[in-house]
Amino acid sequence: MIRVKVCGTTSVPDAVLSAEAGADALGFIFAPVSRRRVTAAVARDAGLSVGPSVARVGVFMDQGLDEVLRLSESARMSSVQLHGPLSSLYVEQVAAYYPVLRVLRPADLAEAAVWKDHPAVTLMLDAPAPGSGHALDWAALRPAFPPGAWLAGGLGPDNVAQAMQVLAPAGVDAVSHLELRPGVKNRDAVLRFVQTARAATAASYPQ
Ligand SMILES: O=C(O)c1ccccc1NCC(=O)[C@H](O)[C@H](O)COP(=O)(O)O
Repeated sequence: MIRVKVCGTTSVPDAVLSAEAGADALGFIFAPVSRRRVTAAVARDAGLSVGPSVARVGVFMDQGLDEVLRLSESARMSSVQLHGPLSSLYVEQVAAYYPVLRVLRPADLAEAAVWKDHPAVTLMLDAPAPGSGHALDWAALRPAFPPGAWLAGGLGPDNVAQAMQVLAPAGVDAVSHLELRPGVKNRDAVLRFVQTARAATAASYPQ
């Protein structure tokens, strides 16, 4: 079954909204460049306000190993999402502590082979500018889309079913098209995103 992640969670009410909508994972962005950046304290409170069945994903970009591990620990994250050009050693070191969503841009797809059989690393394909709301060219990506990878980049309630039909990702992730403004969720969009992804699972994937 498809895994659905709602990213850019910045408050307890938005965490509860996404969990009640049926999201499998909530993203908490610690990258300094983000307009949705949260502190460890806010992420911890929001993450702990939902049940343990909902994954709490700490999102990082170009940050040092110590910072990633320290923030993930103090915010009680259950997994870590890594953006940016990173060495394999760095990703391995994080994966020794947390399940990792390693984010690749289409131009970086050669790195996918490195993580093919790694038990703690799952790939996610995303647009070159994370959190920008820009969609990838799914048809162009199809021949090289790694089996078992997740998809992000410009997804929302109105296009997630089509993206799933083209690429059959193992998970989908979104933020921009689920917001009223950066860091504040649009209730209707979150509900429709999760429901549409669930319904599209039945249509796009072999049972
Ligand atoms: O969303 C951000 O502001 C952000 C900034 C820096 C690194 C990662 C960021 N977001 C990570 C995500 O997981 C987003 O959901 C993903 O990039 C898709 O974003 P969107 O295209 O806006 O749906």
